[in-house]
Amino acid sequence: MMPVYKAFSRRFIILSMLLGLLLSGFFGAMLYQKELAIIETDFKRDVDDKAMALERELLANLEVLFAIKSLFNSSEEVTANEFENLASDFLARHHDIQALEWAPKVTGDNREAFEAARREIYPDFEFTERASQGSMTKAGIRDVYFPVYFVEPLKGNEVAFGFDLASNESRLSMINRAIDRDLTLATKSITLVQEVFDQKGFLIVMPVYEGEPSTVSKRQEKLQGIVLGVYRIADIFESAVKHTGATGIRLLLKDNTGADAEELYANYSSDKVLGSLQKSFSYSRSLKRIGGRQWTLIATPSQGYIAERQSLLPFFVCAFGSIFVLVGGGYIFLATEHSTMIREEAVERNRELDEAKLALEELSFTDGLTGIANRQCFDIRFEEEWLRALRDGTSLSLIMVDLDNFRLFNNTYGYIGGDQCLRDIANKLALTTNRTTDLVARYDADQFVILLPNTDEPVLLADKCRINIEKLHIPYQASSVSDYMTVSVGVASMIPTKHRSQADFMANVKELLAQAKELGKNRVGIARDILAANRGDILKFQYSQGRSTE
Ligand SMILES: Nc1nc2c(ncn2[C@@H]2O[C@H](COP(=O)(O)OP(=O)(O)OP(=O)(O)O)[C@@H](O)[C@H]2O)c(=O)[nH]1
Repeated sequence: MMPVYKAFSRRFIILSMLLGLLLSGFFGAMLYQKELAIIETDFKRDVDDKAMALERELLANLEVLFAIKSLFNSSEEVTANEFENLASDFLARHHDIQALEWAPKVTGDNREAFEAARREIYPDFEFTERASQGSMTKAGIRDVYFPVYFVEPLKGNEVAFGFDLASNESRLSMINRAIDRDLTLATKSITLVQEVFDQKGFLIVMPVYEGEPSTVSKRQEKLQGIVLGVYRIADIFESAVKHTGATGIRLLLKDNTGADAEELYANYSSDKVLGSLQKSFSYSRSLKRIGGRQWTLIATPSQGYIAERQSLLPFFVCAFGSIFVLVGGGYIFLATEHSTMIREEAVERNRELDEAKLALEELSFTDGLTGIANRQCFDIRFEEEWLRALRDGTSLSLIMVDLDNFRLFNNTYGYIGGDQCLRDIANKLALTTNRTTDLVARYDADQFVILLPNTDEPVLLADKCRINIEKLHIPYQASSVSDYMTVSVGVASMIPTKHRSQADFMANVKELLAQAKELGKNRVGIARDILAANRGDILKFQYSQGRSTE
């Protein structure tokens, strides 16, 4: 199973990386939005520039009409030459004017005289109107005419020459409105009589009076005629807008005068209009009211317009941020994995070392032949238990077991047989003691020792050991004691005090063992007066004669 710290650090790194990626994306998107906002502002400024250019162009054209009007105001009779000279001068500078015209007010009585005067130069001249089929025809009879009397340039506007503006009802009403109020008025979009393509046009009319009449009736009375500017919307639009920098914008010019909005002109001209139109960026800009008409410019950028102004910064921020997070995170991840691996290896090695140490310790406390505790182990435990008994005032017992005539056994059965005998006896002694605190150790050569902390009846256990060993029935014909291998046992108990030493205690046990040997072997001492003993006395036991204490 994966350790908790490892899973945690992995999760932490992955979460940090995810957070880093999210932040990269967030900052990229934020920059992208910010750029779009800047582009939108720039776009509005570009459109404002175009709208202002259009306004300027219209006002400049209006100025031309005012100049021509001044000519008529300042002169009693303007000749065709004078008109042509002035008008052609303006036209040379204003290429987007289709025509400049003068339409005098002609009463029915004067029609013929007017026609005759123009026929002197233009023999075919007559007042005309548009027939119902669309072709031009001689103007009908009416009280007042507003024929196009002077037109500059004539070339391209021949059809308009002689055209009676009063022949069209709506145009006449617009002209009358201009006359009555002394207004400069623009028509709504019309198809010009001289139009050969499908372009829309408009007229600007400017009444010219004799003097400065201030009432409607006086204006009607003193009216001399109308100065007219004829414009094709596309020409004026292109002329105005083409010099403004930004491209890739779809422009729509609308006339919003009155209730019905009318589309005047749409400009898709730019070759830099790439991709779809970005309608969410659409922007409307109303132009100054000119000639009583309210025009609006509606602009929509193309994808190309926006793309041209977008930088790669948001992309780079997002991409480099992500790369940085992935590379950095990956590096940290690998480094962490590596250090975790090293740490795990170190932990594993320490564990192995601990195990080896434990095994070594076990080995150093184990007797190689019998597998029970060795002398070193016994010495340490004896010291510990002695001190504990001293501290607690409890008893400590020692049983020393020595094989009888083992030298002869070795000589008889060989060392291999002797070794097996030692193993069997060690095993039996270990099985005979039953408390975990008891320690059975090989003390020396054919001697075993049993350490019994806080034990009431060590004599019984000592004799049980002796009996159990004899019951192993390890054959020993040559023994002077029995047909089987036997042991002699020394056993003593004491409650340790500061005035007695472990060495004394051990010496006494050995002494008891030696006495058991002297008395004929295969025997154990029995307690002589254990109950009457004082603390610090070594309790010696009487020795059982024969094979058991019974
Ligand atoms: N097989 C074998 N014999 C050992 C080992 N260690 C010591 N001995 C032998 O054990 C014998 C011990 O003999 P002693 O205790 O001196 O005398 P004993 O013959 O037992 O006589 P008593 O002790 O008086 O009964 C010696 O012959 C040692 O060589 C061992 O690991 N294996």
